[in-house]
Parts: sequence; C-alpha cells; structure tokens
Amino acid sequence: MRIDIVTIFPEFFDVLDISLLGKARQAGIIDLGVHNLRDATTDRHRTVDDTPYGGGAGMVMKPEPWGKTLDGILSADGSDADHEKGPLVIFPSPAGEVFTQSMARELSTEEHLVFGCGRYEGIDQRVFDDTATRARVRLVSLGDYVLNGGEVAVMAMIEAIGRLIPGVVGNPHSLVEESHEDGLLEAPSYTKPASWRGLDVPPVLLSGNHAAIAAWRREQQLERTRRVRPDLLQP
Ligand SMILES: Nc1cc(-c2cccs2)n[nH]1
Repeated sequence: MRIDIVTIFPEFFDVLDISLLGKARQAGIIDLGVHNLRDATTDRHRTVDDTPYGGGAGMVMKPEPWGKTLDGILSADGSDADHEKGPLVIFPSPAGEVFTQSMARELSTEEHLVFGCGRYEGIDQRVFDDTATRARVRLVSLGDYVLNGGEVAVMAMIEAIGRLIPGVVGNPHSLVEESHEDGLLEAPSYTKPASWRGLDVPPVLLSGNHAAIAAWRREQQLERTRRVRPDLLQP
C-alpha cells in the first residue's frame, strides 16, 4: 500500500519510522510519502490560510497550495483507471462519516491512500470538489469532538488501517480477539501470576477446558458490551 500525507507539520509523522509501521515500511509492505503543504506556496511567508468569505472567526486553508500538492500526488499514481479504483483521498473532519473498525478493514485493502490534514477552521470546500473530479474523496471523523488539526486523526487511522494489512502484524490471529473485530467489546485479559494482591485469575482460565474458556469469554464480551456499549448491540 502507498500512503501519502499532506500536512503543515511533516515532522509530526516522523514517529512512523518506528514500531510496527516502521518495520512494515522497511519490509516494503507500506510505502509512505509525507508532503509539506507550505512547499506549494509561492509567497515569502509560505502562507497557507486566509480569512473566510462571509466573515466569521478563524482562518480557512487556501485552495491553491492544496491543489498543487494533490496534483503532484495524484499524477504520480500510476494506477490504470480501467483496472484499478485509483487513489482514495481522505480528509479528517468533525463533519465526516465516523471511522470504525469495519471502515479500517475496508480501507486496508486499498492500493493508495492519500490523507489531507486540515487545520484552522477548515479547508476551502473547492479543494474537496476539485479533488473529487479525479479521485474518490471521503471526509472521515474520529468521533464527536474537535481537534486542532487532522494530524492526530490521520495517525490513528494509519495505525488502525496499517495493522490490518497482511504481514504487518506478526501473528494475524491476534487481530481476531479484539474489541470491535466481531462487533463486541473484548473479554478481560489475564496473565501470570495466578494471584496478585489478593486478586485471583478466574479459575475457568486455568482449567485447560477450551470449550468452557471460549464460552466464558463470549459471555464476558456480551456482558461488557451490554454494560458499556449497548449501542453496539442495536440491530
Ligand atoms: N473527529 C474530528 C476531526 C477533527 C479535525 C479538526 C481539524 C482537522 S480534522 N476534529 N474532530
């Protein structure tokens, strides 16, 4: 998978050189490009924002640097329009569709993802409209709260998507028994010692009875989901 990120804080993504995603890049599973939006400006101050038409507080990101940067990324995508879906451009936004595990799974099968990190009061709407003339565009929200910029949201999405790409996580079985993988919250986990500060591991987990352990874990998942996230059980 090729991932391109457009941001005014490219150094924010230096962390993608380490850990699982760093190994995936060294293994050639993920190819990453980070683009500084200011490199597409033409003025001495490398200006990327301006006051909003119609008034209002804050600043809006200018369309020109975005158009120039995305032109470069999308033109470099060699996908054959007749045979491949082409790049998907994702903009984090509080006004977007909510990011879920099933969306992460869906996006992990894409050939080329482009993430556009907005800041300030947002990006000029014409950037979304112009980009949509030559690529698929989705606005995606991490949840109903407001961040200062898209970088944190993009980092979270790249981690959630990247770990589902075959070869990134060493033991793919570890991806199955996790919260949200089967639509439920995960069961509680325990490891040695069997007793700690007077707290004992549930005996069933020490029984070696795999059917009983699976049944106990399923019941724990259902009970925890009913208690903490009843919305996940709605049809
Ligand atoms: N879910 C979500 C996204 C955001 C963003 C703020 C600025 C760019 S993207 N806030 N909340």
